[in-house]
Amino acid sequence: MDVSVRQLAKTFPDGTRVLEAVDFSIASGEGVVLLGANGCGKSTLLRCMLGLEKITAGDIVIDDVSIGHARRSDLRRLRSRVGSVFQQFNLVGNLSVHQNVMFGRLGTHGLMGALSLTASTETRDKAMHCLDRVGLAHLAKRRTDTLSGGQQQRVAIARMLMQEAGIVFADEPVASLDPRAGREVMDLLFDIVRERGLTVVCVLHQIDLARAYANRIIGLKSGRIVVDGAPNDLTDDAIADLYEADRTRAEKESKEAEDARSNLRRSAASF
Ligand SMILES: Nc1ncnc2c1ncn2[C@@H]1O[C@H](COP(=O)(O)OP(=O)(O)OP(=O)(O)O)[C@@H](O)[C@H]1O
Repeated sequence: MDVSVRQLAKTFPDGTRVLEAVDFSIASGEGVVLLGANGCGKSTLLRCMLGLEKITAGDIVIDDVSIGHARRSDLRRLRSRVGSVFQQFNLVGNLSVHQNVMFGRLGTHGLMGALSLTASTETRDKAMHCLDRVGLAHLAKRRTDTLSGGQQQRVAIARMLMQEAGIVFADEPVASLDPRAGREVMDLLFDIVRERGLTVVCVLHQIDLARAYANRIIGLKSGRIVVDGAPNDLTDDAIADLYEADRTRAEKESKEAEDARSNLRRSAASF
């Protein structure tokens, strides 16, 4: 599945401008890592792609479906093929591992088709195969919240497999894992992505992981793309610059804070 982000802008209702003139295309099967300092807009960009945030201007087109203008039915169909892997796993802790994987069918088979009691034998078997692929078939009956963080992220990957996603959006998938478990999850995720030819957009904070797994790194700074290229073509300085403080923004924030303090002092004095 391919993605085209066209002159995307996002301003929140409180006036916070997060993304401006963001423009790039991702070819089917590409593995893109989004890098950038805290607050630069990575998650907002991902949430716009997932249709979870309203776009202020521009558009995002995934497999010919415009996120900004599509009919609900087209958006629903698209969503059923978009997998997501989040830092906090987004699993139902008090259900079994197998049940959580079955939820990968929600988008295409509805609730009844995704519940263990009503699902077909074929669906139940398929969920077991997905669990086997991530090495967790032996834990199928376990309550999900009794698993380690690394194991829970494997369950989320099995759910994405069950969903037969064509594209995966991953938001800091290894942020809450130790370095070894993080590497194992990244290996598994990218092995699956490559063997199935999936497109992936993954937000990371670890530059070494970005260099190791991405075909392409896109760097955001203050809501704009400032770096875009293959890991080997990007210098360490170019990447380090992503994390340099944005002086214009820092100065603006410091002025806003000073104005707020002055207003507070004036109000206090008038009492
Ligand atoms: N609902 C909202 N309303 C107003 N501002 C928001 C909202 N959600 C996010 N923001 C702001 O948008 C900016 C970008 O946030 P975002 O979460 O996209 O950054 P990020 O690059 O993913 O950061 P991090 O690496 O810390 O996760 C931040 O300044 C944040 O405070």
